[in-house]
Amino acid sequence: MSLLEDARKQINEVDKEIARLFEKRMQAVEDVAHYKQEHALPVLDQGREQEVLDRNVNYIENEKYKDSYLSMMKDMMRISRNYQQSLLHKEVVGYQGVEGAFSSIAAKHLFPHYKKRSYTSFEDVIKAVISGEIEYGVLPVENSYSGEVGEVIDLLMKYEQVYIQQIYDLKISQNLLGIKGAKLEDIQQVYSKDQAISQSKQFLEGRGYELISYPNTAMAAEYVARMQDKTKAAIGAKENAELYGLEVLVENINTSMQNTTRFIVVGRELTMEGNEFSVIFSVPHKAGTLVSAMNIIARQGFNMESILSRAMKDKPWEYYFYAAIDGELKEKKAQKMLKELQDVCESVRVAGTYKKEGK
Ligand SMILES: O=C(O)C(=O)C[C@]1(C(=O)O)C=C[C@@H](O)C=C1
Repeated sequence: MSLLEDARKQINEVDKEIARLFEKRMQAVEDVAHYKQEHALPVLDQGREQEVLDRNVNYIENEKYKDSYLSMMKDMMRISRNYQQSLLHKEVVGYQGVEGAFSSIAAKHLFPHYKKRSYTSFEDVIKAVISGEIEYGVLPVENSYSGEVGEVIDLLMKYEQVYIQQIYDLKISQNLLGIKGAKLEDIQQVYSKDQAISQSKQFLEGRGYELISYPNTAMAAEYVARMQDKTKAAIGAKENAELYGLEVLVENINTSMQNTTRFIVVGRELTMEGNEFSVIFSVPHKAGTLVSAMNIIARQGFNMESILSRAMKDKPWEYYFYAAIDGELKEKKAQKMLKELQDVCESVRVAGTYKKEGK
């Protein structure tokens, strides 16, 4: 037996033992998670982690392995924490913004039985999905009026650990909301987010209202509800009326009834089911490279639903592309296409696959 074969045989045996012990450790971790849930304790216990590291590193006899061992143990405890989070926070969905904002409405429609958690930024939502703090994140990617939400697309490029699993189109309807008992003729001041005010321009014109800008529609509704003043109204979704105990004075005051925001649901797994998939790729900064990539997609018979170019944050004047492609990712020709793309692109990643309605 060669030295290599001999060493690999030993590695196989050790790995087998490690796998068995890993499973045993994770079972104990599961018990810890349940205990912590019952006693409302946080998953992270830095003191305990330090104790584990300090004690266990002494079991390593050879000094030169100590650092590597410590980093392996740190990874092991990070995995353990993520696993505990995923057990404790099952059925929690996150969104950016305050309750009542359109992202929270989309989250409610998509996951009626899940607990909802709000985050201050899109990036925080994605990080919470990655860490297992929440199962899914609901994020806006495109609005039929204002176009793509570039920040979210950039985050899909940045964080390769999350995948789009669903898309959802939410029709944005703006309504005039007042306190109980208020009548349309009472209104003098109208509060809302700038976009909602401009979308309702036609309705507002000539009414002489004082228009007051607020960071978002939910906050405007909350303010009007708190003031209990019949002369104040907010522009927002019907869900905001319900949430803050307001009444809908006039329905659908937005000028275009076609205003729709597309949301994505991101999770930790790349599911293979869907009739559309998204690919994020970048090509070398040379003539003809984008054409070669597009030709590969076309040659395999795929239709591109849309393609966006976005600036690379760390490389001035270079771009990456986000393409939505009609078809099933699990098809052989899709896998072939991705393989061929890898040859001409600098980077290629499937951002997810999902079911697109009406196809
Ligand atoms: O002992 C605990 O409290 C655990 O949750 C287990 C564990 C570990 O995997 O060793 C994981 C997370 C904590 O931060 C500390 C230790």
